[in-house]
Amino acid sequence: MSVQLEQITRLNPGNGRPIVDGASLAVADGSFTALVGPSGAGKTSLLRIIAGLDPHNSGHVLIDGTRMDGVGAAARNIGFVFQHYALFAHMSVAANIGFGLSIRPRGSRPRRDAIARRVEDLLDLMQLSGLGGRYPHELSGGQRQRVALARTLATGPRVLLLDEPFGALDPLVRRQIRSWLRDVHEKLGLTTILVTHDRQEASELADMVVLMHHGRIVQAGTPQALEDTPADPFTMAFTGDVVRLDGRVENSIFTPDLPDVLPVAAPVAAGPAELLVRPIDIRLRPGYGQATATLRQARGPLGLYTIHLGTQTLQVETLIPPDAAPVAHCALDVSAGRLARGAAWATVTSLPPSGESVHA
Ligand SMILES: Nc1ncnc2c1ncn2[C@@H]1O[C@H](COP(=O)(O)OP(=O)(O)OP(=O)(O)O)[C@@H](O)[C@H]1O
Repeated sequence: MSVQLEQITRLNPGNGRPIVDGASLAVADGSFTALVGPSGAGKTSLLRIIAGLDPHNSGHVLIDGTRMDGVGAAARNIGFVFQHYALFAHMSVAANIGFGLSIRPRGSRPRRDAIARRVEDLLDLMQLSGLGGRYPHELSGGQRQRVALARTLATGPRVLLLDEPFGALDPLVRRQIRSWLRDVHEKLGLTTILVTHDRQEASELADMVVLMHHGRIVQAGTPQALEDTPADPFTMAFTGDVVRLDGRVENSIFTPDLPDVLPVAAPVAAGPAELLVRPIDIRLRPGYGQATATLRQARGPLGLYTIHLGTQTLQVETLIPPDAAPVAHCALDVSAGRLARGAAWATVTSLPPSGESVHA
């Protein structure tokens, strides 16, 4: 099922400030979306509005093109798993998973053997076969969260909302669950929206990453699009590592304050500015300056360098230039960066080579 948000706003009932602020989004049927952003950005609030668990002040939620105005949570056919999702401690794993089906009203409740079959199928899908008779306290954290997911999926929701469900698990278990989760999503033909703090998790799992900040959706796109063409400095810093360089623009040329960083052409008005560049995009230019770059560790074509620029030191993982490790008397080329100058956010370009070394 597709999920569409039209200008959703929810105000904090206490102080009237927006918790979610004019959020519009189109989530395609069968897609996997990751909702990311700093703490307090409004991610959980947005999920709860989609699920119908919290009200909103204006805008509309549409599921499969139908407005959900006045449609309660139970009628939306949406599954929701939270980080701290409590299983019933006194019930077996199988009883926990089958619970949602067993409490259905008589007319729509499946027969006992049908519930048992459904539970077995889900145990299989969750790679929990043989554990139906155990109790929650006899399971690991990762197994418990898979039971929680199975319990949510038992009633056959088409949209699955996951709010950091694996946040409390150790990184190794999280990585294992990641590939398995995408698999479950595909097999069941779900439309999944996952809140995560883990950048890697978002880009590995999701078709679309949605970045929220101060209740607003700042940018939505493929993981690659957010990394390669961030909409603003906040998005650039949130979606990957960045090196920030202060400097000044004069005559459309940005000159960094640090020595031995090559100036770049910048199509913005004169004044102070900040250049953001991904470390991986920094290039070492031997012979163009007085910086020294010491190779600490090599990993294939990449090297972890300690770079001394005047009194400053940078740790940067970037491409190893041919025949140049360690590199003395070099400059840094940051022409793959982006420039923030007040409200302007511009790409920069290399200046034409002068034919001679700049600082040599
Ligand atoms: N029912 C509520 N009443 C008042 N304020 C609320 C309510 N729910 C959330 N907020 C506030 O709204 C803001 C957004 O909260 P929300 O939990 O949605 O953010 P989040 O992005 O999910 O954060 P985190 O990553 O820490 O879970 C926070 O400042 C929070 O305190």
